[in-house]
Amino acid sequence: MRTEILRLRGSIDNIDASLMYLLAERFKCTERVGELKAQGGVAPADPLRESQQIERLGRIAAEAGLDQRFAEEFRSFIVSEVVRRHAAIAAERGQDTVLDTFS
Ligand SMILES: C=C(O[C@@H]1C=C(C(=O)O)C=C[C@H]1O)C(=O)O
Repeated sequence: MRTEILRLRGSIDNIDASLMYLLAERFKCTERVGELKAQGGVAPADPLRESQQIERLGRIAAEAGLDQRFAEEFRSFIVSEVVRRHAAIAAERGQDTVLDTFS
């Protein structure tokens, strides 16, 4: 039992590290999207894009055997932080007037 748990923990640690690297890469991309949106006067959140993501990730979660409610909460947690950052970038640049969403 002990040996198997220790072996599994080794894999869990590798998976956690991968998640951190993936999230860091994702935030690098979204940070740049935030700068481009602020430059263009585009709204921080994009509800149409998000509804497409919800649909797509819900399908992928079901296929992968991942709880769909959990998948959506996880997506929403990350995207909320992205949208908060986009609003902060726009505010830092004095870009308070929003023209439209990107989609
Ligand atoms: C990154 C964007 O901005 C927001 C964040 C999203 C995300 O983290 O995937 C998706 C849509 C937007 O609400 C974008 O518009 O692409």
